[in-house]
Amino acid sequence: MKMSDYWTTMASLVGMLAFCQTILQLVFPPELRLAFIHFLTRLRHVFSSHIYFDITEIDGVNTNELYNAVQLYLSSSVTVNGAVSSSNNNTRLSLTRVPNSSSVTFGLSNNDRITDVFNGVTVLWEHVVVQRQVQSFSWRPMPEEKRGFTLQINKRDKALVLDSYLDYIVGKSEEIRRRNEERLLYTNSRGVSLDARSHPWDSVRFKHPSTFDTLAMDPEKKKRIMEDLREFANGQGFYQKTGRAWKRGYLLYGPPGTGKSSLIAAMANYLGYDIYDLELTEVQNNSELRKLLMKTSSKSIIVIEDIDCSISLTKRGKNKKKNGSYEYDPGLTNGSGLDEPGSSVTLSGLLNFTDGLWSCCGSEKIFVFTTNHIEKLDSALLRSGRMDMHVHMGFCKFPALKILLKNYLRLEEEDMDSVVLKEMEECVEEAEITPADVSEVLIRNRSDAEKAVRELVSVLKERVVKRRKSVGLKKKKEEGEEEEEAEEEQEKRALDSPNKRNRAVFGYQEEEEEVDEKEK
Ligand SMILES: Nc1ncnc2c1ncn2[C@@H]1O[C@H](COP(=O)(O)OP(=O)(O)OP(=O)(O)O)[C@@H](O)[C@H]1O
Ligand SMILES: [Mg+2]
Repeated sequence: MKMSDYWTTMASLVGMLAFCQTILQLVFPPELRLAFIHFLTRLRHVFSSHIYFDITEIDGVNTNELYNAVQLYLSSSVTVNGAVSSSNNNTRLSLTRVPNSSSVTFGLSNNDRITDVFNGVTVLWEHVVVQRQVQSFSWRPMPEEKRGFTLQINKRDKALVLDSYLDYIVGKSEEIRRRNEERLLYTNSRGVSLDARSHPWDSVRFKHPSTFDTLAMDPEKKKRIMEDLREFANGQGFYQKTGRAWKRGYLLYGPPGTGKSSLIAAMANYLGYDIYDLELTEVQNNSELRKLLMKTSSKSIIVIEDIDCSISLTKRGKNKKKNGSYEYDPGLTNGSGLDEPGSSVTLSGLLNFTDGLWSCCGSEKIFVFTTNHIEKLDSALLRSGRMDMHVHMGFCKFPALKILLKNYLRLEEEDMDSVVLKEMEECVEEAEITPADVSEVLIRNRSDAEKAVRELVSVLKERVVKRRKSVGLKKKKEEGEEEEEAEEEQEKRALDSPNKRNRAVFGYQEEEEEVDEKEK
């Protein structure tokens, strides 16, 4: 068949269809027409190998949560440049931004289609939008357009896919929603008594830029923490099965400026959790602590910074028993009991709060304590079940240094002079420099990478020299003390020999006798 004949046949077919459609519109009333179309669609479905599920935006008078979940979920499979991750080549996307969020989500335009693959099964989504019939008066006017998604699945895949696929979509959409929304930072330190406040927590938008990518720390350790957090967030079933409260405690310890607070921000951004910054010194007593906790939401991180100075947890109160032995009374702190100045939150109050007792107030909570002095903390606080993961944030090591050079100066390892890199690698550990101090040097010279690197190398070398000197001095002092001790030891030993001891004793007596003689 020639091309021209082909096009003529097509044109006449389309003409025929349009003619039928006009007749239909002229002859049949809209209701009949709609019924007829429905009948044809049903007929088509009976013979088709697919099954269709309609998910309308408004279900009766309520918003259909599943519609929103599907919309969010499908938006995550649509990338920024408009091409979807699956085979279709959507050219039109809808853009939306939810209130209180700085991110834009992409969605399917009207009557557009997208395929998705779940557990190896390909499904087809269509975004169906039709004009709503003219509506009678209603207190809750319905939107002009009737929107919905139609899910097309192969009949043989229905059992395999339907329930698990929809559950997966709802879970995923929850995660996307949380990630898109702003984090909130709640604080209790407003200096007003809890009763006088309507809500015990104050909240502000939390936009800390720290992420696990920007965090300079040992990559292995970073990976372990991220896996641990992921496992926790996905662990609802595990915690239910094991009958444990769905909570997890992290203790971050190390010198100032090593990234403890930055790690907390990175955890919140990674999980999409809000942060409750609990200032214990503002909490009057245990019952107030309990009230504060009852008002925290799930999917949150409850932070107590510098726990060693928040409340005196160094020594627990001791009660002397009749028989002279001691027993610990966690209700007391520091031996002085409840009359501690300021907060009278006690160790037991804190232990309960991190334990099952109070953590049943809402689940999926992470507790993070930070300290510069782990040695000061009471072992009761450190056991697993309370502080499940102890993370040491230490001085900068070479892998962390490279992350900082990349973050601040956009310098990759291969961009740098190997000699300079070698110098840095050799002295960074001995220099005992914190990432905060390294960041300071790099920020100061961020417009001139060469100068920044030069200055960093000289700072590292200076610190090494200073450290060697102080180590040397310390050694000398120790040696000095050792010599003194040795001399004392020698004297003592000499004294311990019988004749020397007697002479010494008698010597005294002789002296005493002389004095006595004189006095006579
Ligand atoms: N490991 C790190 N990775 C990236 N930046 C860091 C790191 N440690 C510190 N910094 C930088 O130093 C600054 C202070 O860090 P941060 O507040 O996290 O330290 P910290 O350990 O909480 O200190 P402190 O014990 O005094 O509270 C941060 O703003 C951050 O830019
Ligand atoms: Mg800090």
